[in-house]
Amino acid sequence: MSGALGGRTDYTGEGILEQDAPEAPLPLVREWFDQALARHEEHGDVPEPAALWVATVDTDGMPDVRAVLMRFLDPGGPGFLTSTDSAKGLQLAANDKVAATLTWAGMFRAVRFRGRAQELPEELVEDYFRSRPYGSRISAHASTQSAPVADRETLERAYQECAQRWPDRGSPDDVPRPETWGGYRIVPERVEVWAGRRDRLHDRLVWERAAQGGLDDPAAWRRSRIQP
Ligand SMILES: Cc1cc2nc3c(=O)[nH]c(=O)nc-3n(C[C@H](O)[C@H](O)[C@H](O)COP(=O)(O)O)c2cc1C
Repeated sequence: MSGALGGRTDYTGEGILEQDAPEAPLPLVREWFDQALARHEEHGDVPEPAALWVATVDTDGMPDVRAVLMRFLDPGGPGFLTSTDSAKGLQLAANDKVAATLTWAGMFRAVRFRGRAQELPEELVEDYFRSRPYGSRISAHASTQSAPVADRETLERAYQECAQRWPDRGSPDDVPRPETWGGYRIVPERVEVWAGRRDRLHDRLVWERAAQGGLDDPAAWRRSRIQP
């Protein structure tokens, strides 16, 4: 095989030097996320800046990965919402080890997290569910995420039945939250930032957990550089 799929782009990002990097990862990850959002709004070349690719393993140790939307990023770690009886939910129930990445290829930047998943408390999940559009709340009832379904028609019929059962009255209380609709926080043990630079001589800084504490707590993290 010769050449590279999609051609060869020299990554000309700004990079990241130790003197500019925080002692704990959160300020930099937040700054990059905010810049990705701004870039998406201004130039449109960073689609879905909140797309968080989450990797889990099944009971055979087989990895699995999918995109979700990062719904928050705070000192406890990033979090997302999903069905707790989906494939990922069942995998996390059996093994809470998780890895995730935010990758903004258009900016030559990526952040990687490795750690454990923690199910979100019900009050928080309830608030998120109520904030969803009516149609999304109905779909959460009509679909058992990751389970087989005969065809599209069956799915749409299930949607219509649920919509009849819980009609749209324009209120967040119209549709109750299915018990299996929940979410997870990723509590990181390790965070890496990657900045693509010229000649593939990229920057990679890693924070490894040294003690209990939030992603913004310098005492909780030991920072180092790894080779590109
Ligand atoms: C950009 C993007 C965002 C997504 N956001 C979510 C999400 O927030 N929650 C979710 O459950 N699935 C989301 N999905 C669908 C998942 O990728 C996946 O199909 C679904 O969660 C089922 O995964 P599983 O079978 O591994 O559990 C998203 C997909 C894409 C492409």
